[in-house]
Amino acid sequence: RPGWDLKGKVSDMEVKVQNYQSKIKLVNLENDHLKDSITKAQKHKGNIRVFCRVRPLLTGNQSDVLHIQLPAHDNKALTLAKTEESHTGRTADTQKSYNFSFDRVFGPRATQREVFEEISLLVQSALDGYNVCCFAYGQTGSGKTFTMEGGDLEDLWGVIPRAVQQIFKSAKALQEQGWQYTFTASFVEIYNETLRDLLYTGKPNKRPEHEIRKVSNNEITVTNLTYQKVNNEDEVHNLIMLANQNRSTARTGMNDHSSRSHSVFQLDIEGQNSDRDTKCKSVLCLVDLAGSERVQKSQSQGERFKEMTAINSSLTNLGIVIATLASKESFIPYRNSKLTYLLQNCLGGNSKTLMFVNIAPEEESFSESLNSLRFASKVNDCVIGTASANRK
Ligand SMILES: Nc1ncnc2c1ncn2[C@@H]1O[C@H](COP(=O)(O)OP(=O)(O)OP(=O)(O)O)[C@@H](O)[C@H]1O
Repeated sequence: RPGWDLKGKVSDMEVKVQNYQSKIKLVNLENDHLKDSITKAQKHKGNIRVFCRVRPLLTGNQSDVLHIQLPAHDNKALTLAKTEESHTGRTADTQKSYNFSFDRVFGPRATQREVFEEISLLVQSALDGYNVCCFAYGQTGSGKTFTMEGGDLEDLWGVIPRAVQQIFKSAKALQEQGWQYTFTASFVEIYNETLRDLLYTGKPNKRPEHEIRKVSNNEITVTNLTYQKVNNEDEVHNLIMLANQNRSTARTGMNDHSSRSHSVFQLDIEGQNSDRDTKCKSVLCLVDLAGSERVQKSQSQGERFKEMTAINSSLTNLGIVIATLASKESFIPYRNSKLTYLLQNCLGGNSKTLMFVNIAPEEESFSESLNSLRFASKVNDCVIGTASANRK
């Protein structure tokens, strides 16, 4: 029966067409996904990226934070708003708003895992030979240490333990492709423009002095510093615990436990792939900066005043170095502060840099938050070359 046969053939063909159509859909979807990943990866190249994180209120209701507005459908924007009373009483109060936008804004409910997910690609690129630097900037108590180090429970781990975990996991996976890595950790504190070895285990009165030295174009070293070879995550965690015991903290009028120093955790990574005759070398630098608040506010005197001045000056220098890099000037004033001198390989055009600007949600922190966001905006405007991997 030719009619039946024809009908059968047509419906077979229709099924085939449908199958092809759904395959095309799938391929298109995969293509889009791929394009997305490529764009994301490209965005990772070169430029300094800035993420803002708003700490939750430590007591009370989060909805009380009226002066910080985070638009529901835009995770890159943040507005600080303030009602200014009329001085004369003759005009109405005015509402002042300050709008900011960053590569990403995390609200008070963002978890440590969500935050790390956004930077894991960056951390990963350290294994590919890119120098990577991530630092946290903000006033005392705004959540820098929480962001970088976090709590003891795994859910509360901050950037440093998560980055270390990821690095060792990925290095293990890359072994299958012939890669062998060696890791060397160091942890240094800059306090009043003086370096202290946070991995020092000798007698307290025998602490050596340290100098920063530029060994080659791409290598900075600190004299007498402990450079500890590490083979796994646990060994690094033990070093971090030792560093925490060693870290100096001081009392100020604002926060009893505030850290008055910058702490720089550094993991030197060297990779070798004998199958492909390739080598790579990089540095992963994770920095918890000292509080950025201005001197007058913390009722500081004497030693405290000296500390605050040193902190302010090194943070200002950090801003100047980033701006000078962005304006492509030939002379970059790295040596103006110990912090920028130490970090110079991670801040230059050959590396990937991420800055967290941490914000406290209390209304009395309004002007410090505004200051921090303005500093971060300037950094965000800087476009510093394209990163390139240190591979041979
Ligand atoms: N996202 C967060 N979720 C819950 N608690 C947080 C968060 N961020 C910060 N905290 C808590 O807020 C307090 C202050 O945070 P943290 O110590 O990290 O501030 P800091 O900016 O490092 O201050 P300092 O300059 O003194 O080192 C801590 O008790 C911390 O556990």
